[in-house]
Amino acid sequence: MSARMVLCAVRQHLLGGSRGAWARFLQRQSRGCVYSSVHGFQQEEIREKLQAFPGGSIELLTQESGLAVLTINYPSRMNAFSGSMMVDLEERVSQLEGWTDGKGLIVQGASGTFCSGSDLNAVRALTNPQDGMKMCMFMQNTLTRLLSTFTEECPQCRLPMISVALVEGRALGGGAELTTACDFRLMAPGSVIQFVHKHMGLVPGWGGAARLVRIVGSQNALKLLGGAVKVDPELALQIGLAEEVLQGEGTGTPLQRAENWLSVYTKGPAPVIQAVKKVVLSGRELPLSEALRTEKDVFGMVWGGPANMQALASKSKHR
Ligand SMILES: CC[C@H](C(=O)O)C(=O)SCCNC(=O)CCNC(=O)[C@H](O)C(C)(C)COP(=O)(O)OP(=O)(O)OC[C@H]1O[C@@H](n2cnc3c(N)ncnc32)[C@H](O)[C@@H]1OP(=O)(O)O
Repeated sequence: MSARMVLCAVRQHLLGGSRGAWARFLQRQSRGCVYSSVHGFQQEEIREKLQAFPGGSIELLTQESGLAVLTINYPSRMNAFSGSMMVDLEERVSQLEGWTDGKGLIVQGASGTFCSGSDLNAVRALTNPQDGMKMCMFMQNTLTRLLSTFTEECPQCRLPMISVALVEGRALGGGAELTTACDFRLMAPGSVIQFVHKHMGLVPGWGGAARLVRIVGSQNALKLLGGAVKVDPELALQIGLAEEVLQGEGTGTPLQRAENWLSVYTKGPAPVIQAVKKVVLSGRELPLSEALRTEKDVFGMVWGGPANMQALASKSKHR
C-alpha cells in the first residue's frame, strides 16, 4: 500500500467509515481526481468559461430504494452538453458522492434520446487548443468521479454505486463517451452509440477512448473510433459494449425496465452493495497486489457488520 493509500485509510478510519463524512472530507481536499493545479488545471477558471454557454440542465432524482436517476436534459438540442450542463454534471456528481444510501445509478437522456455530445455552439466558440484541453480535463475529472475510478491521486472509491447508461435514440460524440463512464449499457431497440469524433476531426477527450478499450478491447475500439461506426444494439451485444437490449413493449417504460434490470444487482443493504462495487472496481483498476489489499480493507468494513450479523443469526441456507 502506498503512503498515500495508508493516509487515506487512516483518514477513513478516523471518520468512522461513514461514506458521507468521508466524501465531504475528500471534496474539501480535492474535487478533481485526474487533474489538479499540479497539472495546470484551475477548476474555477474553466467553470466560469463553461458557464458562459448556458442552456439545458442535468437533473438528479435520488430515491428511497437507493437508485438514483440522472437525466441529461436539453431536448431542443438532442440533449447536447452546453457549458452550464458540464458544470451541472460536476455538481450532481458531488451530490451523489455525499449520498450515503446510494446503491445504483441510471444515466439517461430526456425525451427518448441519450445525448448528442458537446453543444456545437459552445465547441465553435472554444476552438483554441488551450480551451479545448481545459474542457477536456474538466469532463475527464467529472466522468472519472462518476465511474468512481481509482486514480493515483484518489485511491478511494468515492461513488461506489452500480451504474447503467440507458441508451435510447442516439449517443453521439461526447454522449457515446458518457455511456462508457457507466458500469453497464442497456440499449433500447433502434438506438445507436456512435463515436463520431473522426468525422469532427477529433478523437475522444472525455476519457471515452481509454474506457472503451477496457470495455471492448483495443481491436474493437480501433474499429469503432477509426470507422466512426454506428453501433446498433445487435453489434453492441456482440462486442460487449451493451449488456442487454431492453425489449418488451407493454412492460413499462424503458426507465422502469432499466430500474428492474438494475434492482437485481442492488438488492440488499447499501454498505454491502457499495462494498461489492469497490472490490470489483479495485480488481479492474489497480495492480493485483493493491487490489488484494483493497479487497481485504473492504472485507474488514463488512465483516461483523449489521448485514453480516443478521445473516449469521438467521442461519440462512443458500438453496
Ligand atoms: C466530437 C467530440 C465532441 C466532444 O467529445 O466534446 C462532441 O461531442 S462534438 C458533438 C458531436 N455531435 C454531433 O456532431 C451531433 C450533430 N447533430 C446531429 O448529427 C443530428 O442533429 C442528430 C443525429 C443528433 C439528430 O438529427 P435529427 O435529424 O433527428 O434532428 P436535428 O438535426 O434536427 O436536431 C434537432 C436540433 O438539435 C440540434 N442539435 C443536435 N445535436 C446538437 C449538438 N451536438 N450541438 C448543438 N445542437 C445540436 C440541431 O442543430 C437541431 O437544432 P435546430 O435549431 O432545429 O437546427
